[in-house]
Amino acid sequence: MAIKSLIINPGSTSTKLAVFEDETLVFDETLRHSTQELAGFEHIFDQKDFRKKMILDFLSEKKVDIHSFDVVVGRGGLLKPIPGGTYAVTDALLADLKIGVQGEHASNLGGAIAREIGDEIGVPSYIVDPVVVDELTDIARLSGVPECPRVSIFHPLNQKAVARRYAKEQGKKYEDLNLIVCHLGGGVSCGIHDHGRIVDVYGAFNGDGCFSPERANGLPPLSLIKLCFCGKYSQQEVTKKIIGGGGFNAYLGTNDAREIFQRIENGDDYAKTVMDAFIYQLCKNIAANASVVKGRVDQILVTGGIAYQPKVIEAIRDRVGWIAPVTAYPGEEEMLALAQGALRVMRGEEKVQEY
Ligand SMILES: Nc1ncnc2c1ncn2[C@@H]1O[C@H](COP(=O)(O)OP(=O)(O)O)[C@@H](O)[C@H]1O
Ligand SMILES: CCCC(=O)OP(=O)(O)O
Repeated sequence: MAIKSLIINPGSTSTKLAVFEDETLVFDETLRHSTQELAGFEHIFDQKDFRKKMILDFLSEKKVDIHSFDVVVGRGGLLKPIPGGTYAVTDALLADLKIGVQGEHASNLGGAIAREIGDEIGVPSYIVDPVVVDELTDIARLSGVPECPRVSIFHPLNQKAVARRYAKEQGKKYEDLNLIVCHLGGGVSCGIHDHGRIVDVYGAFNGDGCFSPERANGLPPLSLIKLCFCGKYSQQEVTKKIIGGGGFNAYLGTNDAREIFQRIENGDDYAKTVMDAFIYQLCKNIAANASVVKGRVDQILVTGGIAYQPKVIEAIRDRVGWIAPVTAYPGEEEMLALAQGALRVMRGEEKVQEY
Protein backbone atom coordinates (compact mmCIF):
# COMPACT_ATOMS: atom_id res chain seq x y z
CA MET A 1 0.00 0.00 0.00
CA ALA A 2 1.24 3.45 -0.89
CA ILE A 3 1.98 5.89 1.93
CA LYS A 4 -0.35 8.88 1.58
CA SER A 5 1.02 12.19 2.83
CA LEU A 6 -0.38 15.66 3.31
CA ILE A 7 2.28 18.32 2.81
CA ILE A 8 1.89 21.81 4.26
CA ASN A 9 4.26 24.59 3.28
CA PRO A 10 3.48 28.04 4.63
CA GLY A 11 5.54 30.84 3.05
CA SER A 12 5.42 34.56 3.67
CA THR A 13 3.10 35.16 0.71
CA SER A 14 1.39 31.79 0.31
CA THR A 15 0.35 28.48 1.83
CA LYS A 16 1.23 25.60 -0.46
CA LEU A 17 -0.30 22.19 0.05
CA ALA A 18 0.12 18.89 -1.71
CA VAL A 19 -1.02 15.31 -1.47
CA PHE A 20 1.37 12.50 -2.39
CA GLU A 21 0.98 8.74 -2.63
CA ASP A 22 4.52 7.58 -2.06
CA GLU A 23 6.55 9.89 -4.39
CA THR A 24 3.63 10.42 -6.78
CA LEU A 25 1.94 13.82 -6.64
CA VAL A 26 -1.84 13.42 -6.48
CA PHE A 27 -2.45 17.20 -6.55
CA ASP A 28 -1.04 20.44 -5.24
CA GLU A 29 -2.30 23.95 -4.73
CA THR A 30 -0.89 27.35 -3.85
CA LEU A 31 -3.19 29.49 -1.73
CA ARG A 32 -1.82 33.04 -2.08
CA HIS A 33 -2.15 35.68 0.64
CA SER A 34 -2.14 39.36 -0.21
CA THR A 35 -0.37 41.88 2.01
CA GLN A 36 -3.80 43.25 3.04
CA GLU A 37 -5.12 39.79 3.95
CA LEU A 38 -2.28 39.19 6.41
CA ALA A 39 -2.08 42.76 7.73
CA GLY A 40 -4.65 42.14 10.48
CA PHE A 41 -2.54 39.50 12.25
CA GLU A 42 -0.24 40.93 14.89
CA HIS A 43 1.92 37.83 15.18
CA ILE A 44 2.67 35.07 12.68
CA PHE A 45 1.34 32.43 15.03
CA ASP A 46 -2.01 34.26 15.05
CA GLN A 47 -2.35 33.12 11.39
CA LYS A 48 -2.34 29.42 12.33
CA ASP A 49 -6.09 28.84 12.48
CA PHE A 50 -6.70 31.03 9.41
CA ARG A 51 -4.20 29.09 7.27
CA LYS A 52 -5.28 25.71 8.71
CA LYS A 53 -8.92 26.46 7.86
CA MET A 54 -7.96 27.37 4.28
CA ILE A 55 -6.17 24.02 3.96
CA LEU A 56 -9.04 21.99 5.45
CA ASP A 57 -11.64 23.87 3.38
CA PHE A 58 -9.64 23.22 0.24
CA LEU A 59 -9.34 19.49 1.04
CA SER A 60 -13.04 19.32 1.76
CA GLU A 61 -13.85 21.05 -1.58
CA LYS A 62 -11.66 18.45 -3.29
CA LYS A 63 -13.60 15.76 -1.37
CA VAL A 64 -10.43 14.44 0.26
CA ASP A 65 -11.06 12.56 3.52
CA ILE A 66 -8.38 13.79 5.94
CA HIS A 67 -8.52 10.43 7.71
CA SER A 68 -7.01 8.88 4.58
CA PHE A 69 -3.54 10.34 5.34
CA ASP A 70 -0.75 8.22 6.85
CA VAL A 71 1.45 11.18 7.71
CA VAL A 72 1.36 14.99 7.77
CA VAL A 73 4.53 16.91 6.90
CA GLY A 74 5.14 20.61 7.43
CA ARG A 75 7.87 23.04 6.48
CA GLY A 76 10.00 23.70 9.55
CA GLY A 77 10.53 27.15 10.99
CA LEU A 78 12.82 29.36 13.05
CA LEU A 79 14.06 26.75 15.52
CA LYS A 80 17.57 26.62 16.95
CA PRO A 81 20.31 26.06 14.30
CA ILE A 82 20.29 22.32 13.49
CA PRO A 83 21.66 19.82 10.97
CA GLY A 84 19.49 18.87 8.01
CA GLY A 85 17.13 15.89 8.19
CA THR A 86 13.61 14.79 9.16
CA TYR A 87 12.39 15.71 12.63
CA ALA A 88 9.25 14.51 14.46
CA VAL A 89 7.13 17.41 15.69
CA THR A 90 7.63 16.69 19.39
CA ASP A 91 6.32 18.89 22.21
CA ALA A 92 9.78 20.50 22.56
CA LEU A 93 10.01 21.28 18.85
CA LEU A 94 6.44 22.61 18.82
CA ALA A 95 7.20 24.85 21.81
CA ASP A 96 10.19 26.38 19.97
CA LEU A 97 8.10 26.91 16.83
CA LYS A 98 5.53 28.77 18.94
CA ILE A 99 8.14 30.97 20.62
CA GLY A 100 10.04 31.38 17.35
CA VAL A 101 13.48 31.02 18.95
CA GLN A 102 15.12 32.75 15.99
CA GLY A 103 12.15 34.95 15.10
CA GLU A 104 8.73 34.94 13.51
CA HIS A 105 8.15 33.50 10.05
CA ALA A 106 5.30 31.68 8.31
CA SER A 107 7.34 28.46 8.26
CA ASN A 108 6.87 28.30 12.07
CA LEU A 109 3.28 27.36 11.25
CA GLY A 110 4.18 24.33 9.07
CA GLY A 111 5.12 21.99 11.91
CA ALA A 112 2.37 23.35 14.16
CA ILE A 113 -0.43 22.79 11.64
CA ALA A 114 1.02 19.38 10.68
CA ARG A 115 1.08 18.34 14.33
CA GLU A 116 -2.51 19.51 14.94
CA ILE A 117 -3.89 17.66 11.92
CA GLY A 118 -1.66 14.62 12.61
CA ASP A 119 -2.95 14.44 16.21
CA GLU A 120 -6.55 14.90 15.09
CA ILE A 121 -6.36 11.90 12.74
CA GLY A 122 -3.87 9.85 14.81
CA VAL A 123 -0.85 9.82 12.45
CA PRO A 124 2.74 11.10 12.83
CA SER A 125 3.81 14.63 11.91
CA TYR A 126 7.26 15.68 10.71
CA ILE A 127 9.27 18.62 9.45
CA VAL A 128 12.17 18.26 6.98
CA ASP A 129 15.28 20.42 6.42
CA PRO A 130 13.86 23.47 8.20
CA VAL A 131 14.86 27.04 7.39
CA VAL A 132 17.54 26.95 10.15
CA VAL A 133 19.77 24.24 8.65
CA ASP A 134 23.27 25.47 9.39
CA GLU A 135 26.36 24.30 7.45
CA LEU A 136 28.34 27.57 7.63
CA THR A 137 32.11 27.51 7.94
CA ASP A 138 33.60 29.14 11.03
CA ILE A 139 34.88 32.15 9.09
CA ALA A 140 31.44 32.76 7.60
CA ARG A 141 29.97 33.40 11.05
CA LEU A 142 31.96 36.48 12.08
CA SER A 143 30.18 39.83 11.78
CA GLY A 144 32.47 42.05 13.84
CA VAL A 145 30.20 42.06 16.91
CA PRO A 146 30.62 38.81 18.87
CA GLU A 147 27.06 39.00 20.25
CA CYS A 148 25.65 39.24 16.72
CA PRO A 149 27.15 36.44 14.60
CA ARG A 150 26.00 35.92 11.02
CA VAL A 151 23.30 33.26 10.85
CA SER A 152 22.01 30.65 8.42
CA ILE A 153 18.28 31.21 7.90
CA PHE A 154 17.08 30.62 4.37
CA HIS A 155 15.52 28.08 1.98
CA PRO A 156 17.73 24.96 2.44
CA LEU A 157 14.92 22.57 1.53
CA ASN A 158 14.40 24.06 -1.91
CA GLN A 159 18.03 25.07 -2.50
CA LYS A 160 19.23 21.49 -1.90
CA ALA A 161 16.36 19.92 -3.86
CA VAL A 162 17.06 22.12 -6.89
CA ALA A 163 20.83 21.61 -6.62
CA ARG A 164 20.36 17.82 -6.50
CA ARG A 165 18.01 18.01 -9.48
CA TYR A 166 20.58 19.97 -11.50
CA ALA A 167 23.34 17.50 -10.58
CA LYS A 168 21.15 14.53 -11.57
CA GLU A 169 20.27 16.15 -14.90
CA GLN A 170 24.01 16.54 -15.58
CA GLY A 171 24.72 12.91 -14.61
CA LYS A 172 26.87 14.21 -11.74
CA LYS A 173 26.83 14.01 -7.95
CA TYR A 174 25.69 17.04 -5.95
CA GLU A 175 28.73 16.45 -3.72
CA ASP A 176 31.08 16.90 -6.71
CA LEU A 177 29.84 20.37 -7.70
CA ASN A 178 30.16 24.01 -6.66
CA LEU A 179 26.80 25.69 -7.16
CA ILE A 180 25.34 29.08 -6.38
CA VAL A 181 21.61 28.74 -5.72
CA CYS A 182 19.29 31.76 -5.53
CA HIS A 183 15.77 31.32 -4.17
CA LEU A 184 13.54 34.23 -5.19
CA GLY A 185 10.37 33.94 -3.10
CA GLY A 186 8.68 36.20 -0.56
CA GLY A 187 12.11 36.00 1.07
CA VAL A 188 15.24 35.78 -1.07
CA SER A 189 18.38 33.77 -0.35
CA CYS A 190 21.61 33.14 -2.22
CA GLY A 191 23.70 30.18 -1.05
CA ILE A 192 27.05 28.81 -2.09
CA HIS A 193 27.01 25.00 -2.19
CA ASP A 194 30.58 23.78 -1.91
CA HIS A 195 30.59 20.05 -2.71
CA GLY A 196 27.19 19.44 -1.10
CA ARG A 197 27.48 21.82 1.87
CA ILE A 198 25.97 25.30 1.98
CA VAL A 199 29.04 26.91 3.52
CA ASP A 200 27.81 30.50 3.27
CA VAL A 201 24.53 32.15 2.47
CA TYR A 202 23.01 35.56 1.99
CA GLY A 203 19.95 34.46 3.85
CA ALA A 204 16.35 35.43 3.80
CA PHE A 205 16.57 36.56 7.44
CA ASN A 206 20.28 37.33 7.80
CA GLY A 207 19.97 41.03 7.10
CA ASP A 208 22.90 40.97 4.70
CA GLY A 209 21.42 39.86 1.38
CA CYS A 210 19.28 41.75 -1.12
CA PHE A 211 15.80 43.05 -0.36
CA SER A 212 12.87 40.84 -1.33
CA PRO A 213 9.12 41.14 -1.99
CA GLU A 214 8.44 41.58 1.72
CA ARG A 215 11.80 42.16 3.39
CA ALA A 216 14.52 44.76 3.70
CA ASN A 217 18.18 43.72 3.75
CA GLY A 218 21.60 45.33 3.83
CA LEU A 219 20.42 48.31 5.89
CA PRO A 220 23.13 50.78 6.93
CA PRO A 221 23.39 49.86 10.65
CA LEU A 222 23.61 53.43 11.93
CA SER A 223 20.39 54.49 10.23
CA LEU A 224 18.72 51.37 11.61
CA ILE A 225 19.93 52.27 15.12
CA LYS A 226 18.53 55.81 14.66
CA LEU A 227 15.19 54.37 13.56
CA CYS A 228 15.07 52.12 16.62
CA PHE A 229 15.76 54.95 19.06
CA CYS A 230 13.88 57.81 17.42
CA GLY A 231 10.94 57.21 19.75
CA LYS A 232 8.41 56.84 16.94
CA TYR A 233 8.34 53.06 16.63
CA SER A 234 8.00 50.06 18.95
CA GLN A 235 10.33 47.07 18.52
CA GLN A 236 7.54 45.26 16.74
CA GLU A 237 6.94 48.16 14.36
CA VAL A 238 10.62 48.39 13.40
CA THR A 239 10.74 44.62 12.92
CA LYS A 240 7.72 44.84 10.63
CA LYS A 241 9.43 47.52 8.54
CA ILE A 242 12.21 45.00 7.86
CA ILE A 243 10.33 41.69 7.82
CA GLY A 244 6.88 41.74 6.27
CA GLY A 245 6.59 45.40 5.32
CA GLY A 246 10.02 45.83 3.70
CA GLY A 247 11.29 45.40 0.15
CA PHE A 248 8.70 45.56 -2.68
CA ASN A 249 6.00 46.13 -0.06
CA ALA A 250 7.73 49.25 1.27
CA TYR A 251 8.51 50.74 -2.14
CA LEU A 252 5.47 49.65 -4.12
CA GLY A 253 2.80 48.51 -1.63
CA THR A 254 2.64 44.97 -2.98
CA ASN A 255 4.53 41.71 -2.47
CA ASP A 256 3.36 40.44 -5.84
CA ALA A 257 6.19 40.50 -8.40
CA ARG A 258 3.67 39.74 -11.18
CA GLU A 259 1.85 42.98 -10.43
CA ILE A 260 5.16 44.87 -10.49
CA PHE A 261 6.07 43.43 -13.91
CA GLN A 262 2.63 44.53 -15.11
CA ARG A 263 3.27 48.05 -13.83
CA ILE A 264 6.64 48.07 -15.61
CA GLU A 265 4.89 46.97 -18.82
CA ASN A 266 2.53 49.90 -18.33
CA GLY A 267 5.47 52.32 -18.20
CA ASP A 268 5.91 52.75 -14.42
CA ASP A 269 9.55 53.95 -14.15
CA TYR A 270 9.66 53.76 -10.35
CA ALA A 271 8.58 50.10 -10.41
CA LYS A 272 11.37 49.46 -12.95
CA THR A 273 13.96 51.14 -10.70
CA VAL A 274 12.89 48.94 -7.75
CA MET A 275 13.06 45.75 -9.85
CA ASP A 276 16.44 46.77 -11.33
CA ALA A 277 17.77 47.44 -7.80
CA PHE A 278 16.55 44.03 -6.65
CA ILE A 279 18.37 42.24 -9.47
CA TYR A 280 21.48 44.41 -9.03
CA GLN A 281 21.70 43.55 -5.33
CA LEU A 282 21.07 39.85 -5.93
CA CYS A 283 23.87 39.77 -8.51
CA LYS A 284 26.27 41.39 -6.04
CA ASN A 285 25.45 38.53 -3.61
CA ILE A 286 26.09 35.98 -6.38
CA ALA A 287 29.46 37.51 -7.23
CA ALA A 288 30.48 37.64 -3.56
CA ASN A 289 29.53 33.98 -3.14
CA ALA A 290 31.71 33.09 -6.14
CA SER A 291 34.70 34.33 -4.12
CA VAL A 292 33.97 31.70 -1.43
CA VAL A 293 34.99 28.96 -3.89
CA LYS A 294 37.67 31.13 -5.52
CA GLY A 295 35.61 31.55 -8.67
CA ARG A 296 35.27 27.83 -9.34
CA VAL A 297 31.49 27.88 -9.78
CA ASP A 298 29.99 25.15 -11.97
CA GLN A 299 26.53 26.70 -12.35
CA ILE A 300 24.23 29.40 -11.02
CA LEU A 301 20.69 28.12 -10.33
CA VAL A 302 17.74 30.47 -9.91
CA THR A 303 14.51 29.21 -8.34
CA GLY A 304 11.40 30.44 -6.46
CA GLY A 305 8.28 32.19 -7.74
CA ILE A 306 10.07 35.19 -9.29
CA ALA A 307 12.20 32.82 -11.42
CA TYR A 308 9.06 32.33 -13.56
CA GLN A 309 9.79 35.74 -15.06
CA PRO A 310 12.19 35.27 -18.02
CA LYS A 311 13.28 38.93 -17.86
CA VAL A 312 14.70 38.35 -14.38
CA ILE A 313 16.72 35.37 -15.57
CA GLU A 314 17.99 37.32 -18.60
CA ALA A 315 19.04 40.23 -16.38
CA ILE A 316 20.89 37.91 -13.98
CA ARG A 317 22.62 36.22 -16.91
CA ASP A 318 23.61 39.61 -18.27
CA ARG A 319 25.25 40.71 -14.99
CA VAL A 320 26.84 37.50 -13.67
CA GLY A 321 26.81 35.06 -16.60
CA TRP A 322 30.59 35.64 -16.72
CA ILE A 323 30.91 33.71 -13.44
CA ALA A 324 29.06 30.57 -14.59
CA PRO A 325 26.10 29.63 -16.79
CA VAL A 326 22.66 30.36 -15.33
CA THR A 327 19.80 27.81 -15.19
CA ALA A 328 16.28 28.64 -14.02
CA TYR A 329 14.10 26.27 -12.00
CA PRO A 330 10.94 28.36 -11.55
CA GLY A 331 8.77 27.58 -8.52
CA GLU A 332 10.06 25.15 -5.97
CA GLU A 333 10.78 21.49 -5.37
CA GLU A 334 9.91 21.75 -1.70
CA MET A 335 6.73 19.71 -1.69
CA LEU A 336 8.33 16.54 -3.07
CA ALA A 337 11.39 17.10 -0.84
CA LEU A 338 9.10 17.25 2.22
CA ALA A 339 7.26 14.09 1.15
CA GLN A 340 10.54 12.26 0.48
CA GLY A 341 11.94 13.25 3.89
CA ALA A 342 8.96 11.63 5.64
CA LEU A 343 9.02 8.58 3.35
CA ARG A 344 12.71 7.91 4.09
CA VAL A 345 11.94 7.81 7.82
CA MET A 346 8.72 5.80 7.50
CA ARG A 347 10.44 3.23 5.29
CA GLY A 348 13.28 2.92 7.78
CA GLU A 349 15.87 4.24 5.28
CA GLU A 350 16.85 7.12 7.57
CA LYS A 351 16.64 7.73 11.30
CA VAL A 352 14.34 10.44 12.50
CA GLN A 353 16.41 13.29 13.97
CA GLU A 354 16.00 14.37 17.56
CA TYR A 355 15.51 18.06 18.22
N1 LIG B 1 4.62 33.61 -12.81
C1 LIG B 1 5.25 34.46 -12.03
N2 LIG B 1 6.02 35.46 -12.55
C2 LIG B 1 6.66 36.33 -11.76
N3 LIG B 1 6.60 36.31 -10.40
C3 LIG B 1 5.87 35.35 -9.83
C4 LIG B 1 5.16 34.37 -10.60
N4 LIG B 1 4.54 33.52 -9.74
C5 LIG B 1 4.82 33.97 -8.48
N5 LIG B 1 5.61 35.06 -8.54
C6 LIG B 1 6.13 35.88 -7.45
O1 LIG B 1 6.97 35.11 -6.62
C7 LIG B 1 6.88 35.61 -5.28
C8 LIG B 1 6.53 34.47 -4.35
O2 LIG B 1 7.38 33.39 -4.59
P1 LIG B 1 7.18 32.00 -3.83
O3 LIG B 1 8.39 31.18 -4.13
O4 LIG B 1 5.85 31.43 -4.14
O5 LIG B 1 7.22 32.57 -2.35
P2 LIG B 1 6.87 32.08 -0.90
O6 LIG B 1 6.97 30.58 -0.90
O7 LIG B 1 7.89 32.75 -0.09
O8 LIG B 1 5.51 32.57 -0.58
C9 LIG B 1 5.78 36.67 -5.27
O9 LIG B 1 6.36 37.95 -5.38
C10 LIG B 1 5.01 36.31 -6.51
O10 LIG B 1 4.34 37.44 -7.04
C1 LIG C 1 12.79 32.14 6.95
C2 LIG C 1 13.59 31.96 5.70
C3 LIG C 1 12.83 31.33 4.58
C4 LIG C 1 11.96 32.30 3.84
O1 LIG C 1 12.20 33.48 3.76
O2 LIG C 1 10.87 31.74 3.24
P1 LIG C 1 9.77 32.52 2.34
O3 LIG C 1 10.44 32.99 1.10
O4 LIG C 1 8.74 31.46 2.07
O5 LIG C 1 9.23 33.64 3.15
